[in-house]
Amino acid sequence: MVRLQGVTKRYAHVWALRGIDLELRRGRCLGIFGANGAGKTTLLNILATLTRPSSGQVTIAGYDAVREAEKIRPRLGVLGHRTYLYGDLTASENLQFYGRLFGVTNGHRRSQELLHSVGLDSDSQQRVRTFSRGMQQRLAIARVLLHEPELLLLDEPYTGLDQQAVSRLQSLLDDLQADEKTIILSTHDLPRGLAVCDEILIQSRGKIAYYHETASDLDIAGFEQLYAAHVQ
Ligand SMILES: Nc1ncnc2c1ncn2[C@@H]1O[C@H](COP(=O)(O)OP(=O)(O)OP(=O)(O)O)[C@@H](O)[C@H]1O
Repeated sequence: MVRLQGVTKRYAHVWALRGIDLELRRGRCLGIFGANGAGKTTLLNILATLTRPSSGQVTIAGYDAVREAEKIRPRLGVLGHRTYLYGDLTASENLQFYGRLFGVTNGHRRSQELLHSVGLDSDSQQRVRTFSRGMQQRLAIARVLLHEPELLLLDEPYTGLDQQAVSRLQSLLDDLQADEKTIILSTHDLPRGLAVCDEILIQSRGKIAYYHETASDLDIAGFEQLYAAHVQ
C-alpha cells in the first residue's frame, strides 16, 4: 500500500528526513515514534501529499505521490495538528459539509454514525467553537473517517482525548483494521501506540533508528528500553 525509497526532505539548512526506506502492506497499522523534531510530521505530510520530498520516491496504492497526487488524495484520511473544523457550524453541520466536499453519499446518516462512534451524539447540535480541545479532536477524527479512506494518516491522534475517547478511538482503529484499512499514526504515547499498532518504527534525526514488524512481540517495558536506546 505504501512504499518509500530513499526519501529525503530538506528545509533550508535542516535535513528533516535523511533517507527513509519503508514498505507497509494493506491492512497494517504502523506506529511512528520519536522525539520532538525527529521528522515524524514531515514524513506524514509527504505521505499526505502535502509536502514534496527533496529526493526519493513515494508510492501509495501504486501511484506516485508527487506526479499522481490527485489520484491518491481521495483515498486518504489525514488528521494533522490542526482540526480544520468551522467554529460557527455545529458538529453535525461540519461533518455534513465535509461529507459533501468528499462526495459522500448518505452524508447525514454517515455523520450521525460517526458522531455516535466518537461519543458526540448529545453535542451534535452545538457550535464547534464551544467545544473543548478534546471534543474538537473527537470531531476531527470523525471528519477524517467520513469518506471511508483506504489509508489513514494520524499525527498525534490522542491529543486532548480523555480515557473514554481513547478507548473509542482504539475500537474505531480495530474496526478499520478489520476492514483492511491501512493506518499510519505518530504518537509520543508509547503504551497506547504499542497497544494498537502491528508494526513500530522509531525515528531519530530524520532516519529510521529502529523498525520492528511484529509489535505484539514487545511488552511496554521492553519497548520503553528500545525507545530510550534509539532516540537521541
Ligand atoms: N516548514 C518547515 N520549515 C523549516 N523547518 C521545518 C519545517 N517543518 C519542519 N521543520 C524542521 O524539520 C525537523 C523535523 O520536524 P517535524 O515537525 O517533522 O518533527 P516531529 O518529529 O513531527 O516533531 P514533534 O514531535 O515535535 O511534532 C525539525 O528540525 C523542524 O524544525
